[in-house]
Parts: sequence; structure tokens; C-alpha cells
Amino acid sequence: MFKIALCQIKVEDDKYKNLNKAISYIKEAKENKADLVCFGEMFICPYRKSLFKSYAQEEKNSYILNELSIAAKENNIYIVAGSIPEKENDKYYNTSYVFDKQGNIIAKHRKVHLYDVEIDGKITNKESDIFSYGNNITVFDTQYCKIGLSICYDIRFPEIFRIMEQKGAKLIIIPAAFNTITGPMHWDILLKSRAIDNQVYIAGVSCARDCKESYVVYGHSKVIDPLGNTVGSLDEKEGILYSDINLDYISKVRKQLPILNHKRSDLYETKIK
Ligand SMILES: O=C(O)CCC(=O)C(=O)O
Repeated sequence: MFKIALCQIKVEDDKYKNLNKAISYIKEAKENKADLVCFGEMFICPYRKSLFKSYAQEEKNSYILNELSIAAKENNIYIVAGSIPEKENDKYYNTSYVFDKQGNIIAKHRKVHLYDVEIDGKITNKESDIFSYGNNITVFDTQYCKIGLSICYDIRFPEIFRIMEQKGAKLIIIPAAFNTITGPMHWDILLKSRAIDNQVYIAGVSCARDCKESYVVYGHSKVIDPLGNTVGSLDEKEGILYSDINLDYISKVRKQLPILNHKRSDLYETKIK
């Protein structure tokens, strides 16, 4: 059993203010006995295409990543740092970094599926104008269990979740920035579907809603258990959601409803190319 904290922060147009807010949330989560703290997609930078390049961080030389590393160490807590724009050479990525309790980067996930859509004139988005595609399916080890990591639109691609389960993930964290069009339609059902398919805990973490932005994020961070029940959920405002992850419960569900053992691997398989 361990405790996670989903921090749904309202992002402002100032990376240092956002960083300081994130650090105060990390301290609060620690005071409330969380073992791992996570943030939403673009928690340091408003989800605005015009800002992604100027907010981008280079891993070797990043004040933001360095401060998050210090916060992980000082608070003795795992941090899943939502996502930030990352710059490497001439390319930009939408990247989530993970720090262990000593402040080491133990994983990074570059968003694999970029959100290029045109929905009824309501949402027009083309992340691939700025970002390059990540090419890895990410699972990392912690002292509690293996944890999978993907970003927002990645949730619509069930194969990568099956692969994370096959790699041993018991909890999958999804920093996200769903919007007020697709959020009400699909957010809850996608989180539940991925949890039920793979009999894992799913933690979907958003930033808080800001109606003044042109891209309005949905909020509603939530944790789903391996049977598809909602363990806890926030509304659209700022806040922290705490949830216990009970690994024995996963074993119990998998024993009673052994779908993962009933796969017809002689007939089909899901694998990395
Ligand atoms: O899949 C969706 O509808 C939302 C995805 C999204 O907002 C994103 O990937 O940033």
C-alpha cells in the first residue's frame, strides 16, 4: 500500500511562479504522508502553442528540473513532473520527467501520440507543428511497484497500455490536458477503460481550469481502481487528490477475474516493434 497525491494546479503565465506553486504542493503532499506526487500536462507552461518553445527546458541545463530534483530529495518523495516542453538539439518534445526520493531522474516519457485534431471548429490543435514524437513506452521501477507513464492523447491508444501492463506496471500515471469539448465526452470513460482492460490503477492528472485561456483544460483529475471504480476525483478547480494504491487489491481482482491469464496468446499478441 502506498499513497499518491495528484496536484491539480492553476497554471500562470510565469514559469517561476508555477514552479514555486508546484514546490509548495509537494511540501503539502509530503506533510499529508504522500509517497509520490504528480502533476498535469504542461504544469509549468500554459497550454499555449505560442509559449512552448520559449518555456522549453534543456535537460542538462534546466533550472526547473534542478529545483524539482532538490524538492524530491528534501521531501524524500517521488515526483512525476507532469509534462514540460523539452528542447534537445533543434527538436522539442512534450516530456514527463520522474524523480526518485534522492532527486535522481529515473525515467522520462516523451509524448508518443501528438494531439493533431480539428473538431467541429471547436478545437483545432496541431502539436506536431512544435513537438517531435517520442518513441518509447515508459515503465519505471519504484520501491513500491512498477509504474507506467503516458501523456494525455496517448490514453486513446490501448496497445501501449497493454504493453505497460505486460512490462509489469501496476499503476499508470497520465499527466493530461483534456479540454472542455472532449473532456466531458471521453475523459472518465477512457480512464476507466484502461483500468479495466489491464486491471491496474490509473491516475489521470490535469491542471486546473482557466476559462481565460483559448485552450480551456477540463480538470477532473481522478484515480480509478483495477475494477473501474473511481477511488477519488476533483472538480475543475485547484486542489490535491490523495489516493491509496493497494497492490493486494490488484492481486485479488486478477485472481477473481483472471482476464490477463485468459488472453489467447496463441491467436494474437501486443508487442513493441
Ligand atoms: O484526446 C483528447 O481529446 C485530448 C488530448 C489532449 O488534450 C492532449 O493530448 O493534449
